[in-house]
Amino acid sequence: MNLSGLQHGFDFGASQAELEFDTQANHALTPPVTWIKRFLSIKQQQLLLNEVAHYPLERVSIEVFGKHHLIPRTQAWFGDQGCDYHYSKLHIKALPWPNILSRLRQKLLTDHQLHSNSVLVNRYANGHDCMGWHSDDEPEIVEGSAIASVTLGVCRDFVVRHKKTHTKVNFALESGDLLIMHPGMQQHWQHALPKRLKVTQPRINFTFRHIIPHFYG
Ligand SMILES: O=C(O)CCC(=O)C(=O)O
Ligand SMILES: [Fe+2]
Repeated sequence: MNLSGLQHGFDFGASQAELEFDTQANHALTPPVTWIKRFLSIKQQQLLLNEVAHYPLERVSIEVFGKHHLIPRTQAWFGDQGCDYHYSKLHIKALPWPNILSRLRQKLLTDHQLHSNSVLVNRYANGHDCMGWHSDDEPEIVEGSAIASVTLGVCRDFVVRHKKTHTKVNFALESGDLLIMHPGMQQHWQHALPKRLKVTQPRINFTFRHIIPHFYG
């Protein structure tokens, strides 16, 4: 597909509704996140969706307790040179930034001072696809950095729970929303994307991360 004619239309406007949550790292009731609804305009969402259609999304196999399982979603990893992805014994080389995705990375930096050098793209084909409870607390993630999550497609519940108090908060993320997970979030909270069996439409999520290049040599 030729995107060149569309690129000029990718004007990034200011975001609208901004919901601030408590950004204190160790607060047990409110997770340290900022939810920015409609961060991307309809046009920006469409450009990104068109580009995603060309991503080499894969359903990789991971090893859990010695058994191999296919993940219940497809994914792709993009990043700067040396910003490879390590996940359950997998070493996935960073693919070079596609055009629209690199513009989105730049918008996160310009609008919200969010530095990133890599992004995990997850595609959930329908409500049977999901992601289990976890924190994004890999050692290669730069200490004190935020993780920026951008969503496209159908609305799905993104649930967070405090590791000690088990306080749960639900975010019904919609197409175009940005959820910034601030420092402290991965240390004190977990998150998940539960199954929603009535959902028949796809959802795509991008988590922009700032990692230490060549961490594993
Ligand atoms: O799809 C989502 O909203 C969550 C993705 C996620 O947690 C991750 O990529 O680590
Ligand atoms: Fe995550």
